[in-house]
Amino acid sequence: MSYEQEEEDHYGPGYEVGSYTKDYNDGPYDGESDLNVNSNPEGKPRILLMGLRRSGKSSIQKVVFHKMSPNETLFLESTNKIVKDEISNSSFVQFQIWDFPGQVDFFDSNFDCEMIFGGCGALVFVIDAQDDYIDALMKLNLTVTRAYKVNPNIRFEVFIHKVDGLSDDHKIEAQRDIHQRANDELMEEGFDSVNLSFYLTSIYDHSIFEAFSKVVQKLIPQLPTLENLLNIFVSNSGIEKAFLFDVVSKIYIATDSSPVDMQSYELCCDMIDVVVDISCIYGTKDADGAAFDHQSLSLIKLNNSTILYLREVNRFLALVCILREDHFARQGLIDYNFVCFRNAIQEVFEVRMQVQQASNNTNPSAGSYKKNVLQTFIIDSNEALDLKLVRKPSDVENEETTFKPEMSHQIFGEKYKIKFY
Ligand SMILES: Nc1nc2c(ncn2[C@@H]2O[C@H](COP(=O)(O)OP(=O)(O)OP(=O)(O)O)[C@@H](O)[C@H]2O)c(=O)[nH]1
Repeated sequence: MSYEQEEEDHYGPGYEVGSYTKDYNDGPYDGESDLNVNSNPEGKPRILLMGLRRSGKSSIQKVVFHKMSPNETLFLESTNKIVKDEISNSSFVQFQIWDFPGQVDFFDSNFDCEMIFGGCGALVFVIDAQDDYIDALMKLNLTVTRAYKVNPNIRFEVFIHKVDGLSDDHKIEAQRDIHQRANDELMEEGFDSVNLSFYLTSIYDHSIFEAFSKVVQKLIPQLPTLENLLNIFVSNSGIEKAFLFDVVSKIYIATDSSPVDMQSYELCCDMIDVVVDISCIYGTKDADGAAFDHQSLSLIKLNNSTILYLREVNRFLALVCILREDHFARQGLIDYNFVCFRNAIQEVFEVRMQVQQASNNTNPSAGSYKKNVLQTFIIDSNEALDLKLVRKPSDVENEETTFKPEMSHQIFGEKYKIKFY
C-alpha cells in the first residue's frame, strides 16, 4: 500500500474548507473516563493548547486548522471541556491538538497529569499580551513545572498572543519582560534545564502560521533530512529561499537553512491561496475533485525581478521557491533538480511507511515492537562468516577456497548470534 493510499483513508477527497480535520468533542470534561490515552493508538504526537480563559486558544486552532476567518473568532464560545482535534492532512503533519478550557485546575483530582502530559509532544501556552499577564505567568509556571515532572521531553512553546494591538516597541518590551520573568521563576524553583521558546503571534497576520510551523517542525523526526534535501536543492538550482508546505494548513514543514523572513513566508502562503483558488475555478478537477494534484505547477513573476515557483511534491505537500528572474533562465536544471528532490522525499515517506507497517504488524505493545525491529539486526554467526584458506596469492581471488564455518561459538558465544550485523 502506498502512503498516498493510506492517507486517503484518513482524509476524504478534495480540499474543501473544514474537510480535513475530524473535530470531535468528547463531552463535558469529567476526568479520567473522558481522557483515555488509548485514544492515541497510532502514537501521533499530541499538542496541548493551554492558557488562561479568553487568551485565544480556540481561535488559534480554528484559524490555523479550520480556515476560520479571524473576525469570526469574536463569536467563539468559551471552551468548557477538552476538545480533541485530529490533524491528519499530510503524511508528515499528523498529530492531535487538545484545546483545554482556560479554567482547568491541575489540583483537581480528576485531572490526570500522568496521562495528559505523558504522551504529549509539545505544550503551547498562550498568553494574552493585551491583558495584564501576571496571572498568566503564574499559570505558565505551574503548568510547566507540573508537566516537566511528568514528562521532561515535552517541548514548551509560549505564544505571546494578540500582539496585533501593540506597537513594535511594546511588542519587544512585552517579549523581553515575559521571557525574563518566566525563566527567572523557573530558575528560582530549580528547573534550570527547562527550555521555553517564545513567539509573538496574532491570528490577524501570518505570525500564527509561522509559529505553529515551528512547533510542528520540532515534532517531525525527519526534519534534518528534509532540511538537508532542501539545502542541496536550493544550492544547486540558484534558488534564494524554498519552503516545503503542507498545502491545506499552510504550515511549512521544512525550509532551507537561510533565515526565514516574514515577507517571504507571506508571499509563499499567498501564492498557495492563489494557485488553489484559480485551480478551483478554472482547473479540470480529477476524480477526487481536488484542486491540488500531481499537475499543480505555477510560476508568478513579480515586478521586482523575482519569481515565485510552486511545484506539487505529493498529494499534500508543495514546494514553493523564491528566486531571481535571471536564475530562472536555467529552468531545465531547476526542473531536473526538482524531480530528484521529489524522488528523495518519496523515499523518506517510504521508509516511514515501512516503519509504521512494521509497528502495525507487531503486537502494539512497545516492548514487542522494539524486539521485532531488533530481530532484523540479528544474524546467525555461522551464516555471517566466510573463511578462506590462502596458500598462494591466487587463492585470494579464488571463490573455491572460501567456506562457511561449522562452528563459531568460540568467538560469538553459545547462541551463535551477531547483533547489528
Ligand atoms: N486582537 C486579537 N484578538 C484575538 C486574537 N486571538 C483571539 N482573539 C480574540 O480573543 C477572544 C477569546 O478567544 P478564544 O479563542 O475564545 O479564547 P480561549 O482561550 O479559547 O478561551 P476559553 O475557551 O475561555 O479558554 C475572541 O474574541 C477572539 O476573537 C488575536 O490574535 N488578536
